[in-house]
Amino acid sequence: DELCSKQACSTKKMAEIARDAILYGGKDVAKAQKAAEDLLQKLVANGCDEAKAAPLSRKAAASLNEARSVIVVLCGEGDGAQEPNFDRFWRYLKRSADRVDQLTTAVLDIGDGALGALVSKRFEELGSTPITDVEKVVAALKPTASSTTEIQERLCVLYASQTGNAECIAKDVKVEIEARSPTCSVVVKPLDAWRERVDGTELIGKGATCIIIASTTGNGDAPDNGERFWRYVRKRAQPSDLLEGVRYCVLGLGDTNYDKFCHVGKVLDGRFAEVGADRFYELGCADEAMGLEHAVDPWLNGLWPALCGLGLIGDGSVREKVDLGEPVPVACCCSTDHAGLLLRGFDVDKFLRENPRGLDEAQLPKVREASSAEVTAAEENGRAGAFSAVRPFEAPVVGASVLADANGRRVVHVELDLTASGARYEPGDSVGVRCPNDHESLKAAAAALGVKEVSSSELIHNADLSAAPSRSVLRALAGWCSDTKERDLCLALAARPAGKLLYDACVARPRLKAYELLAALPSCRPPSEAALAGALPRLSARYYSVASSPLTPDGAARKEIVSLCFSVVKYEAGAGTNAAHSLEGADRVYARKGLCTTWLDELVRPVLAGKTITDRVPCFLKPSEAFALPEDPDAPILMVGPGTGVAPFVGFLEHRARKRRATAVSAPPPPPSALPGARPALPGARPALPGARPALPGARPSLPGARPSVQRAPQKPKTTTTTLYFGCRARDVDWLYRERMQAHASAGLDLRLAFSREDPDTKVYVQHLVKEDARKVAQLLSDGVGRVYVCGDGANMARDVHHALAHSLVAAGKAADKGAALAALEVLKKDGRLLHDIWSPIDEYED
Ligand SMILES: Cc1cc2nc3c(=O)[nH]c(=O)nc-3n(C[C@H](O)[C@H](O)[C@H](O)COP(=O)(O)O)c2cc1C
Repeated sequence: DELCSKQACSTKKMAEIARDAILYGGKDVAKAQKAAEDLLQKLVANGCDEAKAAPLSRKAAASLNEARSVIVVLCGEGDGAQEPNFDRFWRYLKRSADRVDQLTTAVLDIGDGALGALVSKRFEELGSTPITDVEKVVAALKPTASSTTEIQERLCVLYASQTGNAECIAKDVKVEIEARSPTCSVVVKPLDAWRERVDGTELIGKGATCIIIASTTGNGDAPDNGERFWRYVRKRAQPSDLLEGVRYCVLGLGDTNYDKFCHVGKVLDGRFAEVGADRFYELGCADEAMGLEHAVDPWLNGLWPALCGLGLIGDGSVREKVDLGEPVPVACCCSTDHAGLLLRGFDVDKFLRENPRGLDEAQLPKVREASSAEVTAAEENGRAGAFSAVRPFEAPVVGASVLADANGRRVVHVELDLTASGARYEPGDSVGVRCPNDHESLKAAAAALGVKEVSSSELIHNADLSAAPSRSVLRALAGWCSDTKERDLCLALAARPAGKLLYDACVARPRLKAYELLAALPSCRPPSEAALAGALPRLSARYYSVASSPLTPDGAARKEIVSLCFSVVKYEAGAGTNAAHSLEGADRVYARKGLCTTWLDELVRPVLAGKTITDRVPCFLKPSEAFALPEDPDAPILMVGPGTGVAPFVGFLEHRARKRRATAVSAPPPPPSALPGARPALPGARPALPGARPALPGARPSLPGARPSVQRAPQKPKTTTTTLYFGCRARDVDWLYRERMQAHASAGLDLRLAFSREDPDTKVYVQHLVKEDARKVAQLLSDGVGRVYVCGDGANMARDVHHALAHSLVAAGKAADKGAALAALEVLKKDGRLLHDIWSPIDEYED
C-alpha cells in the first residue's frame, strides 16, 4: 500500500522504501507475495532489517535509479501486459531511459518464466548487474559491519616476513592460541592478504583482532609479502578512520646492526593507531643481533593475558607456570648422520611429572593442508618484469667462474640471462634466487612419508625442510608420531618455558634442520606431502647483489645478462654449549652448509668445466631505488665493500665505465707507469697503487706473468672521482675480481686494498684505510654531491666503517666532535648520500 499509493508520498520517501526492497507482482500476486515474504524473513535473519517487501508499482520503478539492490519476485503468465500488479511497473521500466548502473538485481520468476525474462533483459539494458544466486543477493543486501552493532570476533595473525622468522612466529602464535582455546579459529596469512575476506569482511576489517608480526628488510623496507599493505596503510590520503573497529598489536623483528631497527614494526604500530585502530597490547621489538627469542618470548608471555583480557582465549595458566627446575641430564640428541634422536639420559617420565601439562595433547595442531594461496604474489614491479618470488623466472646460466677457492672459502661468479623475463635491471639491484630443497632433505621427507620420492612441488620448492623446527613444526611432528616417546620428545622440545634448555641443546645450537629431526623420528609419518609442506615454514628466496652492468661494453645498448657472486657457505654449529647445563655431548660440532649457495655451486660446476647446462635458476629481480648510482658517471662516489660486499660495486664500476664510453666523456688514460699491483718502495709504506705487495724481504715471488714491481707511481691518474675500498685476507687468496679492479684502477679508479692476513703483525681492514684517508673522505662527505656506499657484513664492518667516516669528519675539521660527526652522517643518510646494503653475518649461515 505504501508503495502504490498516495501522491503525498515523496519520491525520496519512495526511494527509501524501494532501496533494498523485494518487489513482487504478477497475475498470482498472492503467491509472489508469499515468496517475497519468505525471502524477506531470510534477509532479516541475515541481519538485513532495512529491507522491505512491497508490490511492484510505477513509483517503485521510478526510484530504482536511487536503489542499491532489488529483488523482483514474479508469478505470472505470458507477457503480463494486462496484469495490474505488474503492468504499471513494466510500462515505466520499458520507457525509462534512466540508467541503473549502480543497481544489483535478482529476478525470481516462480510462474512460467516469461515475465522474469522480460524484466531481467530490461534491467540489464539499463545497466544493472544481475545476480542469479539469491544467496549472493542476500549477501549483497546484508548490511556492512559498520551499520550493525553486532560485530563478529575474528582473530588474525598477519606476518610480513622475508626470510621466514616472522612467519614461523606467526604460525606458533596460531598453534598456541588454538591450544589455549580449542574452539578458537585463527587465520594466519601474509600481511598482503589483508583484503581477503572471512565471513564477508576483510582480515584487517571492522571487528577483527589482528596480531601483526613484521620484520624489516633492505634499508628499513617491508618484506615482499607485506609490501603492498605497507604502501597502502601509509598513504597520506587515507582517512583517519580507515582501520576503525580493528584491534591490533605489533611485534617487530629487526636487527640493531641496521640503521632502521624494526622500522616496519614501529611504523605499523604508530600508523594503525593514527588511522583509528585500537592497540590492545604494546609494541614488541625483537633484535636478531641479541637473539630474537630474548624479546619474542616475553612479548608472547604478555600477549596471552592480553588476548585473555579481551575474552578471546582461555588463560592457559597451568602450562605457563611450569618450570624446568633442575637441569635435565640429556645426551645431546641430534646427529647429522641420522643415527637417531637418542634420548639417552633424558627422563621423559620425570619431565612429565615436573611439567604436568608441558606435553599437553591439546597442543597438537590440526593438520593444515598447504595452501599456495597463503603466499601472496609480491606486487609486480615494472622493472622486475612479470616475475616475483612466487612466480620466479627460470634463468639460463650463461657463464660462471671461481673467484676464490682457498682456505675453506670458495667464491663463485655466475651469469644469468634475464632477457626473456622482461626484467630490466640496474646496478644496485638484487636478484632473489628460489632454490629447491636439497636431495638429502627430500630423501628424508620421502622416507618419512613412506614414498619412493617426493612429488609435490609445494614440498620440493615452497616448504623449508632445512629450517630449524619451530614450535609449530615440533607440534605437527608430535601429532604424527605413533611412538609415544618420540611424540613426547617433540612436545617437550616445543614446551615453553619448560623445554627451552632442551631446545637450545638439541635444536638451536646444533642448528638442527627439520628434516634431520624427521629422519630421527622413525615413527613419525606425516599423512601427506601437502600436510608436511603445510606444517613447515616457507622456503624463502635468497638475495644476491647484481655484480654487472646491463649496458653492452660500448655502452650503446642493453643486454640483460646479470652477474652474481656468492661465497659457498660452510660453517660449524653446536660448539660452545655451557657445560654447566650438564648436557652430555653438547660440545659436539656439526658441519653445516648453506642451502642456496651449495645448490648454486653444484648447479654451475659443469659450466665451470666449459659445458652447457640445461638446468635453470629460478629467480626474480628485486629493484633497489635507493642503492643506485648517480646519473652522472663522473659524480664523485666512494664505495666500501670488503669480501662479497664488493659485488654491487663491480656492477657500479662496469656501468660507469660503459656509460662513459657511450657518452664519450671517458677519463684521460692513466700514465703508463701507474700499474695496479705495483710494490711500494718501502716496507710498511702505503702501496703507491692498488694491490701492491710490500717489498718485504722474503716476499712471495710474483705469479708467472705478473708485471714487474715498480716504485711509487710518479703521478696519479687525474680522475679519482671514484674510490673503492676493498678488503680480503690476502691478495693471492681471495682478492675477488682482481683483474677487473686493476683494469678500473688503470682507468682512474682510486682502489684502496686492505689485506687482513698478509702481515702477521698487522691486520688491515677497510675501516683503517678510510681513517687513513680522512681528508679525502671528509671532502667527499661534505662536498654536497658525493655519495658513499657501504656493502657487506653489517655486524662489524659496517659499524666500524661508520665510525671511521665520523672520525674522518672530525680529523679533517668538518665536525667539532664525534657526536656532531655522527649527526652529520645521519643527515647524509636522509639525503640519500650515505647508503648501506648490509647483511648480518647470520645470513652467512642461512643461505
Ligand atoms: C638484507 C637484510 C636487511 C635487513 N634490514 C634491516 C633493517 O633495515 N632494519 C632492521 O631492524 N632489521 C633488518 N634486518 C634484520 C631482519 O629484520 C631480521 O633478520 C629478521 O629476523 C628477519 O625476519 P624474517 O625472517 O621474518 O624476514 C635485515 C635483514 C636482512 C637479511
